[in-house]
Amino acid sequence: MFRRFLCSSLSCTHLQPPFFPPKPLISKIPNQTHIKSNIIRPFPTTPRLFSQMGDARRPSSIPIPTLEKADRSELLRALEASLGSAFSSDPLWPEPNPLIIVISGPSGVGKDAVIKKLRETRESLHFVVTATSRARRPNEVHGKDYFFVSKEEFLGMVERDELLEYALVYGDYKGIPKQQIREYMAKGYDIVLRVDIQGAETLRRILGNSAVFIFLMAESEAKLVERLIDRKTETKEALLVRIATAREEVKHVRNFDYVVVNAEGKLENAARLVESIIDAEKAKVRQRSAVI
Ligand SMILES: Nc1ncnc2c1ncn2[C@@H]1O[C@H](COP(=O)(O)OP(=O)(O)OP(=O)(O)O)[C@@H](O)[C@H]1O
Repeated sequence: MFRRFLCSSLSCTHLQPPFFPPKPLISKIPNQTHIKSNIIRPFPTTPRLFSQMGDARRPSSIPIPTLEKADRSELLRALEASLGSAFSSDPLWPEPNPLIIVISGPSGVGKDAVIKKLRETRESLHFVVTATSRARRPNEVHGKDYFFVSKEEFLGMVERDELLEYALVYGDYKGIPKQQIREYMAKGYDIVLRVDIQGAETLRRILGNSAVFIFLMAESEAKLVERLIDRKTETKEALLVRIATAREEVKHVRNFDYVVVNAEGKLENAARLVESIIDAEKAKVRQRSAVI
């Protein structure tokens, strides 16, 4: 990257910096005088660089000392003079954009479980608390797991356009408050949205490729059903609906960017893979850029 940086700021078509000479030149460099002449020659053809420097820093006036004898700052000054500009301490690459990560998958696959693990390991994530009109389960906390609101309150939020997306899921409303996302993105947090497949499809239409979509999957249908049974939160009718829906939902995986298998007893691996996806997204040259 350093090499590319120098090239772009110094117009490589004219300049051969001493530390990156083309191969055939290496054998022809007998001493520093020769190196200097190689560097200096092109500068009169690059007036933009000269205009940034006083006359005192013209390349011809500062010879580059030998590496063995010179102290570091002296060497730096001479190199800067020879190259025609000061070495900048500014970051070579900007901070990555805050990311919106959509985590979805069939009911019972482990979305909440994976998110709980991520919460423990990753401070830079904000997990958006969804508003829902569903009744609170015994172990759930208002404002942490969901904002539990009445149907009337929920519809009021819809009317005021306060939700990024909402849906009727198994007879209950669920929706994502916009303000929370804006607030935390402004503070530099990455945003995690936990939605069902229907919600993910809507978000894909709204956000397109500006967000990253992760599909969480069990290793088999049998394991998924076992997990739902063991959770003991559903009636047998609700269980049937969830399983039938899950069969359909798996077909939607191709609308996602990544698939993560949350295998039995391997919750940590699944959470780690989600983290790796986030890391890779952060290192992308072409960053996603979401505006809510
Ligand atoms: N890798 C795993 N191995 C074993 N059990 C798991 C694993 N992941 C999750 N579970 C368990 O499976 C059950 C379902 O998980 P969870 O509630 O997180 O699913 P969910 O996708 O959030 O479901 P829903 O969409 O219905 O809310 C929970 O009891 C959870 O503890």
